[in-house]
Amino acid sequence: MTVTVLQFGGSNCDRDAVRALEHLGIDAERRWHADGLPAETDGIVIPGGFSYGDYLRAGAMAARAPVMEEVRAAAADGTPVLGVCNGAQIGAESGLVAGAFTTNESARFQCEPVHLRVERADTPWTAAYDEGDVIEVPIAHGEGRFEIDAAASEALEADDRILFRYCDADGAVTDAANPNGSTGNVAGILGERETTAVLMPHPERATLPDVAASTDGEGILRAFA
Ligand SMILES: NC(=O)CC[C@H](N)C(=O)O
Repeated sequence: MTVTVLQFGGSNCDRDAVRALEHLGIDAERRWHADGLPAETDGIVIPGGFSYGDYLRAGAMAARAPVMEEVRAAAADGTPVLGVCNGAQIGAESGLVAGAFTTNESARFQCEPVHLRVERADTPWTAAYDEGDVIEVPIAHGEGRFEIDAAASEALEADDRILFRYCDADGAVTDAANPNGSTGNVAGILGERETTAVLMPHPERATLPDVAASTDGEGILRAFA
């Protein structure tokens, strides 16, 4: 099992993702986007960062890299694909998932631990948790506010594609617990297949016990085990 961690100009969480995966006993290697996907890969991480300086919109330029065509095809074939933070933005911009991520309500970059409520526990990304569990994982973004039009939002809810919502420490999904003004407090969603997911919080920053305040994120990365 080898996971490919894509690297674009301005990615900066690719090494962290590799280290967190390796800590869990999962082989992972960084791959420059222009080299395309390896002939065989057991999973793909689109990591966080500031690809192309967040110009135009965060993720908009990386989403147009030719490798994303390969990622879409792999996702359609059921290869596990996880977009984290800038990777979530690239995922939305490239059509891997519905909706968009835009400027935080605060108009500021926010770097802080948040609580997430696990909305579904029957996906590869959440099999380590129970539905309703509250986990602590950090966010670090300026453009993390999830936006979606009403019809697509209804479809997302009806199809049960919401993985995580921002909540308080007791699991209450409230405006006060919404760090960036995301529609429906949405922090993470599934794509067309349950093997595709994106989320704004950083599970790779909540995995290594030596450097992380919480290791609650490791369950998400265990999807690749
Ligand atoms: N940590 C990240 O991936 C940052 C995401 C993005 N560049 C933003 O600020 O919204």
